Amino acid sequence: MSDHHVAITEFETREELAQALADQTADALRSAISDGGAATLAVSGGSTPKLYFQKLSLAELDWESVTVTLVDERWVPESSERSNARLVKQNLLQNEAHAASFVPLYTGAATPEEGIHEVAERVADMSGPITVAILGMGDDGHTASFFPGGDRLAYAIDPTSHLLVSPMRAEAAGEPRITLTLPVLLAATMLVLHVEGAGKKKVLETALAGKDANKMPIRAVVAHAPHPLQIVWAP
Ligand SMILES: O=C(O)[C@H](O)[C@@H](O)[C@H](O)[C@H](O)COP(=O)(O)O
Repeated sequence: MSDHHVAITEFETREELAQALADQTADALRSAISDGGAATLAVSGGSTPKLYFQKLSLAELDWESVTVTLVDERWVPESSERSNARLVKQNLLQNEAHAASFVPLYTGAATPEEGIHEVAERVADMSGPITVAILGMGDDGHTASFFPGGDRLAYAIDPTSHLLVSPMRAEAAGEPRITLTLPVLLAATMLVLHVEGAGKKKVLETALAGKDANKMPIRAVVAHAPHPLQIVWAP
């Protein structure tokens, strides 16, 4: 897989990938804290990042200066098995990382459209650009909650948008979603796409071979990333 917009690192095992990505994340958080006194980490949900979360939770750094938030969220309370906040609290905000602050994207409003202003304020209040943003990718080429056919996909992946967050409804999304927008993700100091398995590698190859971001929204991240998008993969 080669494309001048991406830099792909393939690891032998998922264990090795998780440890390397956790180490790289911890280093980036430490530098942001030493440079500006604070750091922000935005992570994706789903099944892929669990081992990475567990490894990162053990990193020794000034977690009290770190704000953790989500790249996107299903519009459900933390009591739901589908909640990304629940996944992060159970796997990342443990051990050393327990001391970090967490900014949820779910507000308790009936819909993300009703909660959007509160969420936008929460994101706006986080200090400066995101230090580290970790993306996943679905088998349909979605990332964050940029789903093909999403009702607000055009707004969410518009690189010139001033919106920080967007609601999103799409057939493949399950619940209504809330997602950081593309410009917010592209502004991250460290932006990494974390994918695993042979199937996702094929999806990635298809994504990199085409241009239509409406069909495979991960393409919008690749196309507009200010420098080659870092991708980490393990079998
Ligand atoms: O809320 C979510 O579901 C994620 O943010 C989403 O974008 C995820 O990264 C992909 O769907 C991959 O999910 P898996 O890791 O489970 O394959």
